[in-house]
Parts: sequence; C-alpha cells; structure tokens
Amino acid sequence: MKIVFLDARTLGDIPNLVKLSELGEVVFYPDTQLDEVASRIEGAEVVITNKVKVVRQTMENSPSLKLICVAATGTNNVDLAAAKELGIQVKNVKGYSTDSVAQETMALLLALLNSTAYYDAYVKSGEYSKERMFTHLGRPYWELRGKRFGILGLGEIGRQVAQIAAAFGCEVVYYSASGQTYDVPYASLSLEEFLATCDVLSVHAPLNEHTDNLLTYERIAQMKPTALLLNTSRGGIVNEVDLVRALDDNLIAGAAIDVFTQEPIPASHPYLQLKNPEKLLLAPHIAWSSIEARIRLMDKVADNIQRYLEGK
Ligand SMILES: NC(=O)c1ccc[n+]([C@@H]2O[C@H](COP(=O)([O-])OP(=O)(O)OC[C@H]3O[C@@H](n4cnc5c(N)ncnc54)[C@H](O)[C@@H]3O)[C@@H](O)[C@H]2O)c1
Ligand SMILES: O=C(O)[C@H](O)CO
Repeated sequence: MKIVFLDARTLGDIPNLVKLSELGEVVFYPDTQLDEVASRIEGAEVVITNKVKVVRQTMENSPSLKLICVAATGTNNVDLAAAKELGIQVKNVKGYSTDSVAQETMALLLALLNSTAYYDAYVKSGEYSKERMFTHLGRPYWELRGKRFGILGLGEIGRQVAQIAAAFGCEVVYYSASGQTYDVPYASLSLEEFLATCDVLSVHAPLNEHTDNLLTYERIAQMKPTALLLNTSRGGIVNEVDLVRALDDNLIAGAAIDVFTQEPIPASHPYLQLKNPEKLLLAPHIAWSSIEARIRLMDKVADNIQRYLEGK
C-alpha cells in the first residue's frame, strides 16, 4: 500500500515519523504546492496532509485514493463533501494539541494584556535605568480576576481555555452559533449579549458555514472598547480587513491572532498595515505545535491508518 505524506516538513524533526513506514510504502515530501498534488499522489491509497489542500478535482483524478489523513484537527483544507460523494474516507486528529493551543491562547492573552514586549524593550533600551522614581506605567493593564471571559466554540480546546480562565478568577461564558448547549458551569449567551459583555473573547469554533466571517466590523463594534479578541482557531472566522479597521477605530483594545485566511500571510496583508501595531499580537500558526503535540499527532495519524487497514 502506497502512503504519500504531502508536507512532512510541517511536523518538524520528530522521532516517530518512521512509525508510518511499518504500515506501507511511505513517500515523504517535505512540502507540496497545490499543482503538484495530483502527480504526487498517483497510485496512492492513503494521503497524509497537514496544510496542503486536497480539492475535488484531485480526488476525482485519483481512483486509487481511499483515505485522506488530515494531520491536524481542522479539516478545512479538504473538500469533505467531494470526499463523501466519491467514497473517500477522511480522518482528522482531535485532541492531540488541546493543552498546547490552550497554553498558546493564554500566552498570547497575557503578552497582549500585560504589554510584555513593550516593557521588555523599555528596560533593555536603557530607559528604565534613567528613571529617577523607578516607575514607568506606560501601558496600564487590568486584572483578569472578575472579568468576563467568552469562549466562542466550547469544544475540547474551548473547555480547556475555559478552565484556565476560571483558574484566573474569570467569569466564563460561551456562545455556540450551532445552538448547542452543554452541561457545564458556564452560561450560554446569545451572540448579542456575548459580544456586548465579554472582556476577553476567545475563538475556538471550527471554521464552517456557521462561523465563516462571523466576526465582522459590525459585530466587533458591539464589543466593549476595552475588550480583547483572541483567535487561535481559524483565520476565516474573523474578517481580517474589518478587524484592522476596528482596531484603527479603537472599537476594541487589542487582538491576538495565530491563524489567517491565507497562510503564510502576504507581506501586503492588512494585519501588517495597522496604525498602531502594538494593538495586534501575531503568531505564525504555532498554537498546535509543541513537541509533545507533534509526537502525539503522528502517533494518532498512524493509529488512523492502522484502523483503516483493519477495516474499522
Ligand atoms: N491554532 C492551532 O494550531 C489549532 C490547533 C488545533 C485546532 N485548531 C482549531 O480549533 C478548532 C477547535 O478544535 P477542538 O479540538 O476544540 O475541536 P472540537 O470539535 O472539540 O470543538 C469545536 C467546538 O466548536 C463548536 N462549534 C461548531 N460550530 C460552531 C459554531 N457555528 N459556533 C460556535 N461553536 C461551534 C462545536 O460544537 C465544538 O464544541 C479546530 O476546528 C481547529 O480549526 C487550531
Ligand atoms: O487544526 C490543527 O490541528 C492545527 O491548526 C494545525 O493545522
């Protein structure tokens, strides 16, 4: 059985990639461009992809293809409807990076809220050494305790972030556009109340037809001017042009973003054109990628292929 891994480089240098070799003849490509996918997966029964898109046309032209293993939680790089129609199984990996994403979400929040980079630069620049009253309050911050922390999408990651926020003393609430409610000690709010009352709004829903472009300028305008917006889920949930406009218009205090509609972002991206760049903290889609999570991820991809081989 031929297994093609389209973008093995995205997993970095981890020891358990070789495990796959016990399951079939594996061809590892460090990376693959969209127009190279069809020829590279010729004759393959299983395709593994972390970031490379697998589109309808590729599937239609690949009669041997039976299983697409998404080496990620988000499945938005695969045309799921086409796969279903063509009888190709798609398996993603849920839960491998829950702790990592929650950790990065809070790391971004704390860096943004407490102006970590600003104060670090202030001390290293020598300015602090010249301060006669050893006081500098250039970027005031507020405490998380007692503040309302809103989770958009209370799945595995959302719950983990909720727990940490609760440990900080926040009042956790959530919004589910799918209308789902959960047996949790957090209040479920309407979108209007959620937007209008949260001090921190953290996005953890998958990108789908309900969440695509959910946070537009009009919706961000309903948030508190002191609120912070975090997105470690998928870029398309927040309208990127609108977020920049909202930050420039001081509709909210700041945002931290790990994910983008187009990755990598082009040099001309609106996020890089902000009037006050300090209001926006950016990371290059790294929330999932702790060493432990990457090792777990590849173990689970191998398990998925194993189960497919067993007809499960
Ligand atoms: N930045 C990263 O590195 C990284 C890593 C892992 C996952 N993710 C993203 O995080 C997402 C969530 O991961 P997870 O493990 O928590 O998945 P999950 O399936 O456990 O959680 C998703 C949650 O969102 C809810 N949801 C679905 N549609 C919604 C909607 N329209 N409005 C509000 N909520 C909705 C679901 O009910 C579910 O509770 C993934 O889909 C992926 O896009 C990002
Ligand atoms: O969805 C995921 O698992 C991460 O975003 C990595 O792609």
